Amino acid sequence: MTITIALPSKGRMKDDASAIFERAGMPITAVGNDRSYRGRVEGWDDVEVAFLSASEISRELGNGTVDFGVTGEDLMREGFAEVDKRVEFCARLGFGHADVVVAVPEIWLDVETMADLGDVAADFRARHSRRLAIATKYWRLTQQFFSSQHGIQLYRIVESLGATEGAPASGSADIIVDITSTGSTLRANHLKVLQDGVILHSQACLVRARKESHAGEPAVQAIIEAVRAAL
Ligand SMILES: Nc1ncnc2c1ncn2[C@@H]1O[C@H](COP(=O)(O)OP(=O)(O)OP(=O)(O)O)[C@@H](O)[C@H]1O
Ligand SMILES: O=P(O)(O)OC[C@H]1O[C@H](OP(=O)(O)OP(=O)(O)O)[C@H](O)[C@@H]1O
Repeated sequence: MTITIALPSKGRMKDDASAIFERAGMPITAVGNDRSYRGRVEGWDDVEVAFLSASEISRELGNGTVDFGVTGEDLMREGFAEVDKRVEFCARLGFGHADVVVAVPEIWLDVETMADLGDVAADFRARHSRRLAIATKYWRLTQQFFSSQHGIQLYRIVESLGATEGAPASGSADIIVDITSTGSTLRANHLKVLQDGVILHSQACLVRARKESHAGEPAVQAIIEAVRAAL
């Protein structure tokens, strides 16, 4: 059986992902030239590498069109409901750290927790004749966190495709849900994270698509063990 591993072709995770495989004794080489989107692993003839973007990798893992992939936990959990039934998170790789957080304007002095925000959301319509608007590209994580975990139902999601942190200042939303790593983008936009507003601590993971064909396949276990040993 040929096993396909999807690795980041660009972006912030690319170099760290290939370094982990190198340390795992699975050096990756591009097939053809450097810009090729296919690779192989020296000494592992049954393994093929597909170079894709981190968001494509999460989609292919969830659909089972690749066997393994390196991508952010946030992208997997946002992309698929009941993601743990579709995939196994085999290892946290120690890079690509980012928190998915709820952030509100710093000048909302009396809003420090999700309970405070729930009170604001409940009063919002009476005060402003509309629902509290949340800018985010993390629809699923936002709905789970607000509605299921915190029982907050009165809000509206405004889809953001970039520069989410600018939405409150520009007036297109009241608050945001986005990722933060150093916190500098939030600070620059005068936003603060709520005390209990961290939805997910994300990092890059080795993820396996759950497939029947993996049962009893020694190479599948060997890949997981090699990567874990490299951490
Ligand atoms: N400071 C950061 N900003 C954005 N993403 C980060 C940051 N730190 C870590 N990450 C993680 O990197 C991943 C996204 O990586 P990247 O932006 O390279 O992928 P992508 O979404 O596929 O790219 P593109 O949007 O260009 O198609 C997510 O899992 C995210 O959590
Ligand atoms: O907490 P910080 O260190 O400031 O990082 C957080 C910011 O970094 C990302 O933007 P970036 O423009 O890097 O990437 P993107 O194109 O994936 O949004 C992310 O969308 C945040 O805006």
